[in-house]
Amino acid sequence: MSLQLSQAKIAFVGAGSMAEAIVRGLIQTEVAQPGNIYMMNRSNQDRLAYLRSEYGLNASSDPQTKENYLAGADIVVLCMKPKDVESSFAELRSQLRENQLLVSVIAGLSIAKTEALLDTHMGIVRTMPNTSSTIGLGATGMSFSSNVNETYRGLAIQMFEAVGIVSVVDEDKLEIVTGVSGSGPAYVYYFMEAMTQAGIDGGLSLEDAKQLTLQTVLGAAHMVQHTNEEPAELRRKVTSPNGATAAAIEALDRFQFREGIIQAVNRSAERSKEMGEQIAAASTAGKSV
Ligand SMILES: NC(=O)C1=CN([C@@H]2O[C@H](COP(=O)(O)OP(=O)(O)OC[C@H]3O[C@@H](n4cnc5c(N)ncnc54)[C@H](OP(=O)(O)O)[C@@H]3O)[C@@H](O)[C@H]2O)C=CC1
Ligand SMILES: O=C(O)[C@@H]1CCC=N1
Repeated sequence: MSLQLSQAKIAFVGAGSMAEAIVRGLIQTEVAQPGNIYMMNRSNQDRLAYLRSEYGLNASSDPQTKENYLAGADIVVLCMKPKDVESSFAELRSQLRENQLLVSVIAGLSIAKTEALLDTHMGIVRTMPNTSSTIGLGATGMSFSSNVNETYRGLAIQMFEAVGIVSVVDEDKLEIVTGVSGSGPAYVYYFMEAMTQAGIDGGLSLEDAKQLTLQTVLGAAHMVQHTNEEPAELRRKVTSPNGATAAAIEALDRFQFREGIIQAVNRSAERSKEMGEQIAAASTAGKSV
């Protein structure tokens, strides 16, 4: 019988925000058992203690324990920052097996560079998730190396579908996925910060400004999801001719809101590519990113 996700041992190299977002989602949806999850970091003991007590999973930064975690894993998930790739890959290189599945969430690092840096031919799934995976509302872009078999392909999709939606895309589209949905939550939070601030500046209490902003964003997202209408059409329905919203949209246009968002998405995509290229260059030259 082929491996089931509920039975798979999943080792996370890196125990920061993104690793926790995925793990929390997997545990809350009961797609994975805490006892089958192994989290590793470099040194932060408080973080490991928190993860153990919050989720009941295995967590360590001890070199021998980490080696044991990796040896027993079916799936290894790379969750370190680009700047730490070089040092962590140096340790990992001799500890991975060709029959394990490698999943990477590292922005910008291509499958070919991951293979070259780790000197491996194991199946690699390159992903770009986002932090909303924490509550099962993540949006993940995913690409596979040609040697990922059907079982592992299914497991990787199942793993990220447990924490949200998955779009399988050609690998050269993962940078723009980073711009749209990887970094995307930050644009929405920034928008919410500004809207709340304007409410407070206009005399609302902090609590009212926060609640009204949150419900507005939630309601608008649900409207797009449930009405099947395009955002442009929904916007038109809010915008009475010569009314308050029309005046607000004119102000946004004066500040090039639309162009600003498009620039932001494209800069995130470009920066992601740059980071991937810097990892490869730094690893070749032996210096950190
Ligand atoms: N945050 C996000 O929204 C998203 C992030 N990503 C990608 O996820 C990756 C991780 O980002 P994020 O979770 O935000 O980063 P964090 O800084 O929150 O976490 C990084 C983790 O890596 C650990 N680490 C560093 N070096 C090693 C090592 N040699 N061996 C084992 N663990 C190590 C750190 O341990 P210690 O604390 O002990 O140093 C820490 O636990 C990045 O590559 C990023 O591109 C992708 C999509 C979205
Ligand atoms: O900021 C970053 O580089 C990562 C990738 C997408 C979200 N966070």
